[in-house]
Amino acid sequence: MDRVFIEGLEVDTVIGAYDWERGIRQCLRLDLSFAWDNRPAAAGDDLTLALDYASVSSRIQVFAEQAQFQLVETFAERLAQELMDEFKITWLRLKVTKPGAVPAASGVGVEIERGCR
Ligand SMILES: Nc1nc2c(c(=O)[nH]1)N=C([C@H](O)[C@@H](O)CO)CN2
Repeated sequence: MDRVFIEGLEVDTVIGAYDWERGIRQCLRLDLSFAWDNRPAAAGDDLTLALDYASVSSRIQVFAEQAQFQLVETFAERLAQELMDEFKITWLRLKVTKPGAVPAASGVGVEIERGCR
């Protein structure tokens, strides 16, 4: 199956389990890959048949603006469900990195796969 991907998408959101994190916004870095049959879009050179990575990125930004989760696990799970429902995506891989969370690490977070390829 073909893929469409979005790498290094940075979003601001309320995220964190500690009290000091509930009143601030922090950056998350997202890497996503989606199963998508790219042949129809390519055959017609037609964006309406493609999984539009710009539209998906905009939807993710709106989701992050409104989200207020404690765990990156919850952020990842809810976002995955939203994207699969809205864009009719059958499979995705989503990596959520919280860059500043562990100072000695360049990033920590979670990676999930949902759906069937
Ligand atoms: N598996 C997780 N571990 C931790 C999380 C998390 O979301 N998932 N969150 C925190 C704190 O919010 C931390 O990021 C603050 O720096 C700790 N561990």
